[in-house]
Amino acid sequence: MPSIELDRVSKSYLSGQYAVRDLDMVIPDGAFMCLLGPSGCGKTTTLRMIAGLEQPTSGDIRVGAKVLDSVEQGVYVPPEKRGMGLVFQSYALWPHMTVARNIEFGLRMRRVPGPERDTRVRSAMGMLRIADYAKRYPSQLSGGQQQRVALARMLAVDPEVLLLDEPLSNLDARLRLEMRAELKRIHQRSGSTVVLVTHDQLEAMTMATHVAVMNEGLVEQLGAPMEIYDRPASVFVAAFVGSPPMNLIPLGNQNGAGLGAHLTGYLADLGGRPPEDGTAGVRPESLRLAAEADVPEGMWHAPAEVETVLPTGSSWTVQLRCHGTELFALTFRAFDAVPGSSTVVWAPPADLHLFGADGRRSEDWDLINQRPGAGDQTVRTGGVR
Ligand SMILES: Nc1ncnc2c1ncn2[C@@H]1O[C@H](COP(=O)(O)OP(=O)(O)OP(=O)(O)O)[C@@H](O)[C@H]1O
Repeated sequence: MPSIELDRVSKSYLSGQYAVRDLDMVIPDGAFMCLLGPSGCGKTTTLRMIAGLEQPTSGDIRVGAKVLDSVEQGVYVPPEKRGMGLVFQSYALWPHMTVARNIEFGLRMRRVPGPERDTRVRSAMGMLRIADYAKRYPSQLSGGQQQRVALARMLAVDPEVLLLDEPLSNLDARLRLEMRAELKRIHQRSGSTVVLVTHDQLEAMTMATHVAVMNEGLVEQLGAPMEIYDRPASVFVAAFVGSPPMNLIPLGNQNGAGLGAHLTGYLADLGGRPPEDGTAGVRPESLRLAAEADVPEGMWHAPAEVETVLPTGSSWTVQLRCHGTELFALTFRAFDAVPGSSTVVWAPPADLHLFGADGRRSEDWDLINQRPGAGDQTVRTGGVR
């Protein structure tokens, strides 16, 4: 199937409220696109418009040259003629049909012959690990099991485009992890296009080939997961993607002569013009802790006090106070400093992100960071330091 294109798509309601505003998006054939964002940002509305369950109030939706929706041209193709499979949070299984019959239903509707139906139902149940429940009715299943039946029902039909709205939300942590891997495998094997709605950034980072981060009906950034992680386009994206979240520090004198002023001085020494009323960001895993004498030359560094250490078994999150500001550092080596002890926190300049007063990423600072020499200072150690 050619790529799905959304061209200045908006959806507003009578109240005047916009669920989605001027959305431009290309979902290439075979992509795994995650629509990621907080509750109410317009993800589900976008998915429902692609499915044909909602009509845009302006803009066009196309698949290649074929127009699915166009307010101007008066075109609207109904959901059943779009060749897309849908799974929503509310799975809408037929209550009077067994699991196997529910999965088979779509195949019957498409007049798939009996023997092939059986093979496809068995294969889908195997993939989603629900073969043991084949003869049960939906009311005899847990929410997570019902969710897997809904996924199996859709996969059995083998649509060219899968539209998934929080399809893993009812699963426990282990099953969710397994299903993420399974969905990723299914996508890689089938080559179909997947559009998945989630508010879980880990879900987006682990499965997607493309992520669209949405905020209040607008797309803040669209890119590959690592691009979004490494170069967040705005303070919103920086704060939303990553766990623990990026440390964000108001620059200049916004907080008196605190950490912001300290960072501004350092950036100015490097030849950067820190954006006025801007924000600096540094990921917890980019913050290193050391004795002052051990900090390599040229690094940003400042004295800090350890407040709390939160070990998880494989990593240590360290809460620090630095020039009056709270920072979080993440380390993968045992860290057992006692609360109240002094340390020095440091980071290579290439690991600092700068955003202007408008919240957008500062391209000027990125250019300075890309100058020969600036990048050499980065010591990327895969998280271990
Ligand atoms: N029928 C409607 N009438 C008025 N406003 C609506 C309607 N449907 C959705 N909205 C509003 O549009 C905005 C976007 O809703 P949408 O369901 O797309 O968000 P979402 O990002 O999917 O949220 P969630 O993750 O909570 O499902 C919300 O502010 C919502 O209140």
